[in-house]
Amino acid sequence: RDDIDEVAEPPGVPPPPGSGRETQQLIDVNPPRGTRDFPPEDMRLRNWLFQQFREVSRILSFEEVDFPVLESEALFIRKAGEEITQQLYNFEDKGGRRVVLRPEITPSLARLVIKQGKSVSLPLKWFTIGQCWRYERMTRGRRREHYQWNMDIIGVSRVRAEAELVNAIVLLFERLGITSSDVGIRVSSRKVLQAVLQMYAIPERLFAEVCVIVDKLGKITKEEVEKELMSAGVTSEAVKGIVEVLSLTSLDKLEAVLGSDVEAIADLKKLFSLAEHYGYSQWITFDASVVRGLAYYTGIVFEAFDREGKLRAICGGGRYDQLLSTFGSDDIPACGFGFGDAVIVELLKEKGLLPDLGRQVDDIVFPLDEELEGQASMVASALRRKGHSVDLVEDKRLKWVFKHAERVNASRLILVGNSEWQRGMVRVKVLSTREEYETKIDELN
Ligand SMILES: Nc1ccc(Br)nc1
Repeated sequence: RDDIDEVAEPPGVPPPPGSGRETQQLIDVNPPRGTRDFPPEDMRLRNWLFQQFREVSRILSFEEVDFPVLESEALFIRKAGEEITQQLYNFEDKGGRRVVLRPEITPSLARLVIKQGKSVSLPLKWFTIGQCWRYERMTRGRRREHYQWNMDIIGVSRVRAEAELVNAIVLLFERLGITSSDVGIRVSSRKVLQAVLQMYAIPERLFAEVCVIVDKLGKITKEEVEKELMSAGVTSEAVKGIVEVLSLTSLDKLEAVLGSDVEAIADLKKLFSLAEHYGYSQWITFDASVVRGLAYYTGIVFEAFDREGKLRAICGGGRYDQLLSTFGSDDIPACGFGFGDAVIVELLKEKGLLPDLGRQVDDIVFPLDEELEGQASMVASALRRKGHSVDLVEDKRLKWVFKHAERVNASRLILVGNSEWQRGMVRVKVLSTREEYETKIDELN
């Protein structure tokens, strides 16, 4: 059929004998292990998702910031045994510097806040969308990169900041068509665990490590968690106390165990009260087992989960009031969340909520005769100056052009023909209405 133009051999097919390229070894066309290409259809979905992230950030009046994917390794050296620091994509550069492909965004954000110092007035509300990396043995075949939307509020110690972050997350879900029947947000505070450790006189220096271990509940067996706690120096009595408290999902029961003067309870009560005012109470639920796996959280922590329990956490975050001071800065309160680009897409697929994102072109310009290609270029260029997306098509049969117009969902087909051109005209086909008319070239809008 002559309406199908010549196609190169599809990738992966060796060049035919006698082609003079037999010796050319086909390169591996796959991207590095654990990484993804984004061909046009996937890129349209990614751009759509990131546009939703940006729109919610704008609506919450956050400012966009950005950082290098490459960071000093020192920014991520922590001693709490987190998975994230055990899977650093780290190396030595040609200058002998220890660097990493960043595994998360928050430390870079903290670095920039400190660097900006007095030149910025608090509070700051910053967001970014950036690629994060981990070097995981491919045994589990998991990805080594993903994109994360991060929103952080710097300089607000009151729980209002966490309430604002949850507002953003709920807005995002609502924009995507996800309801509180599909997804919930588990909320707790690390001050719960802190209070329990104090009850059993467990040294404060074990706090971060204990949080990282406890976060494994649900991923490894309870026995393994208890074993790790004991080897970290937590007494068996304290382990029992931790497990008992972390199984609570009622604030009243928590109060009965910890007493009412615990800061965690006041914070959580405040958050649930604010939730009523924001109108998103149906999305959040207290669950003492939520601790999150990052060492630097110090207060309220939260994570969104699919209520069918099929997927990993959709997003998560919390308060990290000590992170900036561990980098040598004054104490500056902070909280934020990270929202990955992968689990949310799995959820949208599950719920049949993936948008139908076809191509969209305004005009296809096509010269009916070969010697009119210059004129066709003039028409295309004039339309592009007016902001039209124009696909200039040449050396194709008209039948192919009509099929192509359908494929790219073009609004109009502009045909440049000899007889019309002689009269200073072009022919326009409006593809949605089949309306057809001639128009003066300089009146083409
Ligand atoms: N932190 C992190 C980085 C990369 C991926 Br994939 N998952 C988590």
